[in-house]
Amino acid sequence: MAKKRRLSNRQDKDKNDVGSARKKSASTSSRVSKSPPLSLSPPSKEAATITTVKTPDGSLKRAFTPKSLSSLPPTTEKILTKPGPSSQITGDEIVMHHQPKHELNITEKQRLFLNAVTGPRKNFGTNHETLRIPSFPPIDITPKDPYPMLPQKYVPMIKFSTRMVARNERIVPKSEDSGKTFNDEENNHEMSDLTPSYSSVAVSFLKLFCNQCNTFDCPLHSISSKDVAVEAAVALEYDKSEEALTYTELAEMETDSSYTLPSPDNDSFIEDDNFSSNTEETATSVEMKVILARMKMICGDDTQLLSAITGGRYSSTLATLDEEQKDGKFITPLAHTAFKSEHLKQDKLNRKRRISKRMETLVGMKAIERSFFRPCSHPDRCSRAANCSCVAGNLICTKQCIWGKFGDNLYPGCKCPKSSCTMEQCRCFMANRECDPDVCGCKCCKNNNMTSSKKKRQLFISKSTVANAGLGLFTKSPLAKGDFLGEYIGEYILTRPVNSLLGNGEDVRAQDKLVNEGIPVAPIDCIREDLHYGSSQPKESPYGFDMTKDLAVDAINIGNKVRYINYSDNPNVEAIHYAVNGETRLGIYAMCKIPAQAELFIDYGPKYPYTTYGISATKYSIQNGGEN
Ligand SMILES: C[S@@+](CC[C@H](N)C(=O)[O-])C[C@H]1O[C@@H](n2cnc3c(N)ncnc32)[C@H](O)[C@@H]1O
Repeated sequence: MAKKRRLSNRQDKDKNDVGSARKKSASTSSRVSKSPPLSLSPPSKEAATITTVKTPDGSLKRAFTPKSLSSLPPTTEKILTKPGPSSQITGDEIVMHHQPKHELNITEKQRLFLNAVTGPRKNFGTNHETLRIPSFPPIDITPKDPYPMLPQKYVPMIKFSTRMVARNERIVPKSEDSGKTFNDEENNHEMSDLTPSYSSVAVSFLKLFCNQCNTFDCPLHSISSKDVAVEAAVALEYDKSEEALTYTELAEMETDSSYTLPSPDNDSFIEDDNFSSNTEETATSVEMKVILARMKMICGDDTQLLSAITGGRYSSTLATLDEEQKDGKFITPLAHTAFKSEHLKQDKLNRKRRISKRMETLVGMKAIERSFFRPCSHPDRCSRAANCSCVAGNLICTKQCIWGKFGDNLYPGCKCPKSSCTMEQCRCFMANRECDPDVCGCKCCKNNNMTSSKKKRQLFISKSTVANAGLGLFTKSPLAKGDFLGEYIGEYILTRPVNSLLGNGEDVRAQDKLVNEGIPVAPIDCIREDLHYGSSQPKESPYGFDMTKDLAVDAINIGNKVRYINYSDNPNVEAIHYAVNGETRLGIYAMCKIPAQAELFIDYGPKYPYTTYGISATKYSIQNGGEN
């Protein structure tokens, strides 16, 4: 009986051991995973050792540590890692029990990030982690090209893109002697040989984005002149340009009559030493100078170490600090508030003066004297030497130019008080430029007829009061002098060879250049070159106006009500060219008080001998003509 009781006691004890181990296992597992353990019985004592681990709440718990993987129960997923020194297999998971000393082996930030990515149940950073490791086939990620070829499934799309170019018949195969052309239908099966790489497609995609209209495939500006690499280089420079002027600062500029007028045609425009961009950084913030001073104190005279820490930058600041230390000045944040050195201030002032003087020359230029504007794109600061197309074309850079507000040739905008942008003191108004809220600091501006959506004048079309003149345009309400009536819109026509648009002497169209480089470009030639460019005898339109030296607008096919304004040598409205965001646009304005229901007349210009009604495309030339 006693023997039986002893036996049952031992059985009870064994049962309790197993039961408590199961309980512990279940409680630990339920904390980290809801999936039930697959093994119904714990591994034998030979296959595993039981260790004590500390849980986050500080209590001690026991866990199995298997001696060999082969003795473990089968799992549903392939386990690729070896279990840690204290771990437990629960079905398809390994529950890792970290030793207390590894409890905080990742930062709180990392833990939050991992929890956000994997879900909070994973509980990263505590002493329990659940590793769920699916088995993936090995992936070859060795880069063969910085931009690998597109997967095969995209190839048809690229073929389509190259055929689009082929329709224009302007593409030349890279290899002349290959005898292949994109037009050859027979060679289509060999197209994949000519499939452009991902990088070239990406470049053409970016090139097609018009940064003036902020649209793809813009019909007016053709391809973007921005270069991706240049943009990246300039973005780096932005970070360094602590001394760069803000638009508001530029708007506050004062003119200095002692300064000689710079011009792109003389050397004074080319960067002088004072303004050359310095690749070395100068610390301007107090905090940075204090950090550098401390670094100097730590590194002493070890310039190599200092250079390694700062990456070779700030050497001029460090040299200045050196001088300060020699003078026995104690470097404190307070001392550094007075550190704004005179030469930095002088640099900024000189730059302001220089831009101000350039403004005087350029803002006064008539729209018709300007060239076709394309935002400039070059890695160095705007100058003739840097091949800036704006400087070369005698234009002022805009916010779309690659140097943006850090440009040295930037239009600074105005800073007029409330509602005074339609008066003489507004530099934008005087220069026939519409104010741009991104650039100007003016308040309640009214100098934005073409860009604002404010209510336009009510105009109507009716039979002209002039005999045989067809239809004419009339006003419903009385008009005051200077009232804006509408914009003259139509198709844009290039009035002289387009290579002039590049502004840097290149004799190839930018779009052709891309095509010659083998970069696919969609046909976006919507500018009506056929009307002028290339034809010995320029065609003419009675609905045309010159916009710039290179560009005309023609409303013969497309336009608005304004196209119905008839001619008179005693006009009551006029067309004024306005620079709007770098582009030239044409606005129609009242020249005097005009009563309601009156017909509107404009002077077409001296080149328009007037006879009888009968529109013919060759009868009237475009105002002022092109080069031809
Ligand atoms: C810009 S359109 C003006 C709208 C035009 N009346 C219509 O009905 O479409 C210019 C053309 O109008 C006609 N036109 C304009 N002013 C005229 C005038 N004072 N006398 C006769 N014809 C005129 C000419 O035929 C000219 O080519």
